[in-house]
Formats: sequence, structure tokens, C-alpha cells
Amino acid sequence: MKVLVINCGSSSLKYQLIDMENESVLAKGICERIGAEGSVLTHKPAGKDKFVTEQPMPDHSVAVKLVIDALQDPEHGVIESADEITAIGHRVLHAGTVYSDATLVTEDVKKVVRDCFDLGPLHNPANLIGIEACEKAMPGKPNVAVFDTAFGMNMPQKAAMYAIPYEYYEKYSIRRYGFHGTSHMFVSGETVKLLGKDDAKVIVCHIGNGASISASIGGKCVDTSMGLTPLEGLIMGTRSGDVDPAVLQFICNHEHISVDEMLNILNKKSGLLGLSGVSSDLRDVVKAAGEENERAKLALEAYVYRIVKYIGAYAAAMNGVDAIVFTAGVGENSVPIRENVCKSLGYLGVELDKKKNENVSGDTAIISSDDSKVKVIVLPTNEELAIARETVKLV
Ligand SMILES: Nc1ncnc2c1ncn2[C@@H]1O[C@H](COP(=O)(O)OP(=O)(O)O)[C@@H](O)[C@H]1O
Ligand SMILES: CC(=O)OP(=O)(O)O
Ligand SMILES: [Mg+2]
Repeated sequence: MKVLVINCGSSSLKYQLIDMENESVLAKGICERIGAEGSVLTHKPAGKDKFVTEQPMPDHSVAVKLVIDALQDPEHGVIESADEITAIGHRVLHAGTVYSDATLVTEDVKKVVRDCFDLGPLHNPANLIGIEACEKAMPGKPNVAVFDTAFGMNMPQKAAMYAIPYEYYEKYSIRRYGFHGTSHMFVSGETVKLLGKDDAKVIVCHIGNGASISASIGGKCVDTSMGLTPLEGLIMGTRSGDVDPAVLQFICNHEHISVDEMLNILNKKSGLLGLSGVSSDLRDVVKAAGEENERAKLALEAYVYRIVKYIGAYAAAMNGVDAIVFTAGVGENSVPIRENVCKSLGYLGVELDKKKNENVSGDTAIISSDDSKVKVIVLPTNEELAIARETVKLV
């Protein structure tokens, strides 16, 4: 059975075609800069050279079409026809309290995803376009929605509730949901297996462009840093993470902007980009800091500091921690971020092995010293495989 997994982000589309007989990736790739100048598709068929093409992609539906064409291309394709695809699994950000377990896409599911646009303004619209483009391009094939909220949905009430009048929870289900759930579930589950300890206390730092951190015991969520929307918590590429809500009122009043405009600023112009003034991409900020750009240095210090604070809070929440795991674009690749985070964790009994940290090569690696009380691990996330597994269960 071949499953196509589609992960639509705000300006990108990541995909994998997976043969579920042996979970081998037949092809994977990414469409970047969707909706902007210079859209590009990078397609990597297994065992063949990668194929890169710059093509206009005004929206995600065009990107889906290009992906399906690339998969069937006589030269760099891996299937003869889209008929070979049994089902499509989609990462979907938010469906409130209505759906959080993986489900077959129906008209009602699409309606709920649409109703939640304001809770996931960067993701939900793209997710829905991705689903509808697949329905159109491959009529009759089952589409499965795998929700980013599945992991956080089960956190205890004391962690999920905001201390605001209870009626807003009753009326509108205003609570903390948490996101990157597919990743936190996959990575914490793999860590429990790696440690061989069923009740392992694990902190997962999913640090990519979006970033969140979770605490779990035996793979079950205790707490996670994103809230009602993916804006709460860590400092991200363009998102502020935690701010005093009174900041919104002050800036709206003084700059004469609406709350919607302010939220757009917190989502798209803040974080590493806003603080450094350089870029939302960590690599650019690290480079600028190396060239003595003071704001870039400050942005990095604040970025690391926020992660350190959350790790401390989550170790306290679980009354201990067995492993701290780094994953996603930054977590898997940035030697200095991992090193600087671990520098402040000596009090927990964390001892990083500098050499091991520098020699991580794309696979799972333990980067703490043999004597470290807490294991520090780099474990590549695989949201696409986890989504494909959920998809298979439903078709
Ligand atoms: N080699 C690297 N070193 C440091 N950071 C990296 C490296 N590769 C990617 N990143 C960071 O990872 C981020 C993207 O992470 P990713 O998990 O792909 O994010 P998302 O899924 O949210 O788009 C980039 O913005 C970049 O800052
Ligand atoms: C939830 C979220 O922030 O996702 P991403 O990192 O893909 O933007
Ligand atoms: Mg991601």
C-alpha cells in the first residue's frame, strides 16, 4: 500500500510517498516560497538524483498538482500513475475539541477545519487547500486528517486551562491545545523505547521554524508549550511566544492598529526575525551574531534562555527528567543551540559530551556524557511516517 503524506505549512508543502509494506520512502520533497516570488520544488526520488524546479506556485493547490506530476514523471517519478496511491494523509493543525484523533476527511471535517481558521491562521487555510487539491486531483481516494492537537489534547486539565473566567471554556472551548503533536508523540515514544523504561520522564524540544516543547511520562503528555494557537511558548522564527497580553492593548492603542493586525505582527514579524532584524532563519541569525551584530546576539540569547526556562519548568512539573531530546530543523542540526541550552542545565545533572554533540550526523544520537544523570538525545522527528501509519489504520 502506497500512502502519500502532505504537510502544508504557511508557505511550504512537505511531502513523502511511503510504501507501507516496509515503510520505505519512495520519494520525498518540499515546495517552498508558495505564494511568493521564486517558488521552488525540490523532489528527491529514492535512489535517483534530486530534481529541482522553479515554477510559479501562487497557492498550495498548484503545489499539490506539481507534486503529483513529479511523482509520475517519466524521468524522476517513482510511480506510473496516481492510481497506485491508496490514500493520502494530511497534517491538519486545528479542529478545536471536535476532532483530535485521526479521521477520514468528510464534508463535516472540512467544515470544522474551516471554522478553525482563526485559531490557526498560518496553517488551517493551507491544510484545507491541500485536502481539496488532493480530492480534485485524485477523486475517490480516501484522505485522512491527522491533527496536530492529538498529543496535547490529553494533557491534564490543570495544564490545559487558562485562569480566565470558566465560562469562556464552556462557551468557546478556550483552553490550551498544544501543537506539533504528531512529532511530540513520535519522538517521546521512540525515546521511551530507546531508554527501555516504560515510565520515562521525557522533555522533547521540537525546535524548527515553529517551536514547542513538551513534558511527557511514558509517552503521555503532561504539558506542552503551545496554547490555544501555535503562538504561545518558545521564541520561534517569526512568532513571539509568551507575551504579557497587555502588550497587545498598549501597542494597538499607540500605533492605532487593530487586534488582528497586532496578532499578525506577533505571528509573522516577531520571534528571531523581530528581535534580530536579520532573519527568521536561525542560520542567518547565528552568522550575523558571529559578525558581532548585537541584536542578533541578543535574539539568540533570548531564544536559548526561553528554552532553558521551559526545561526547568517541565522538570519541576514531572518532579524529574530522564531524557531531554532535541528534534526538528534547529534541534537536529544546530550544534551551538544544543550546547548553549545544556550549559544552563548542570543543576539537573546534565553533562553534555561536546564531541558527541558536534558529531551528530542525521541519525539518533546520545550526546550526553556516559556519567550524565539525564540523557541528552538528538532524535530526528518523522511526522510523515507517523501520519502515514495513522492513515493506514483508517483505510
Ligand atoms: N543546519 C542547520 N543549522 C541550524 N539551523 C538549521 C539548519 N537546518 C535548518 N535549520 C533551521 O531549521 C528551521 C526549519 O526547521 P523545520 O523543522 O524544517 O521547520 P518547519 O517545519 O516549521 O518549517 C530553519 O528555519 C532553520 O533555522
Ligand atoms: C504548529 C506549528 O507551529 O507548525 P510549524 O512548525 O510547521 O509551523
Ligand atoms: Mg515542522
